[in-house]
Amino acid sequence: MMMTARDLAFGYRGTLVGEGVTLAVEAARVLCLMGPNGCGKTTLFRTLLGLLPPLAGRLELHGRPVMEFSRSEFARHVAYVPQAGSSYFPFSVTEVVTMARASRIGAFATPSAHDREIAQGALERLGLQHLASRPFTEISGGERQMTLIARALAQEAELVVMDEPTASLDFGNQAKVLDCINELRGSGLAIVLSTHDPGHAFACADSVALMKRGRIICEGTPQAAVTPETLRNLYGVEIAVEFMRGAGRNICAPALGRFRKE
Ligand SMILES: Nc1ncnc2c1ncn2[C@@H]1O[C@H](COP(=O)(O)OP(=O)(O)OP(=O)(O)O)[C@@H](O)[C@H]1O
Repeated sequence: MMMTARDLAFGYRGTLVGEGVTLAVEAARVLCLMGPNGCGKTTLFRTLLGLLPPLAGRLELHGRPVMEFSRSEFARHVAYVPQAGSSYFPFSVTEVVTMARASRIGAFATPSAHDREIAQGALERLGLQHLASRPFTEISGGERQMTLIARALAQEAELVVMDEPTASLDFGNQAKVLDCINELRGSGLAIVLSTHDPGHAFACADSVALMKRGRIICEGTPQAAVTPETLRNLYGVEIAVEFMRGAGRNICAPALGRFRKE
């Protein structure tokens, strides 16, 4: 087991956001976390990343408490893809991706030819070569998101935590990211991601955890955990979960107006 959380409580100084969370993250597996706005997904991720100390319970990476790792040591194991907000520093896309090598080259050393090669390879893997010299501040939100995923790849971590990696992406880039997640799993990486589209669980997840008010209320395979009943309980609305032949998987959509059951 790569990362384990046992009876974890998490939150901010003086504010409990969630508790009782038990999770296991394994190599070559994708764990998908879903839940309504404000239920605590980002706060849990910040805790898994060692950015917030656990308020109770155990959180371990390879059997060692996460809080015992130095930041650079942790970064050699775990990469984070945050939600792509705005950026104020006009680094080029290549520079942003190359920064991922920092944990391996030390704070004041310059990237080697090998580091540059790895960064270049990550850009190529996501089809971003054409953006390489563009300032990060002057590319679209979707392009920034893809760049942050490339940066996580360049970090060569074994676990990648992605906070809503498909938010703000068009269908083309959503498909690219979901394909990329499946490919990364195929190459042995562990992935933990959050999403607001329950259908994405069927596209890439091995297991799904549903979070409500800071607690995991249901966990299992996408087939077992993502059903109209569990989604109604989670989001408080009727949601259709149906197999779409053209897509080759289940798709979820909220029922509106005359399709809504009383
Ligand atoms: N820095 C902070 N200090 C105190 N409370 C915070 C802080 N940041 C977030 N919260 C609170 O923690 C709770 C969980 O927020 P969090 O961002 O983890 O939810 P989320 O599930 O990621 O939401 P979303 O789907 O909208 O991104 C919310 O009630 C939020 O107001």
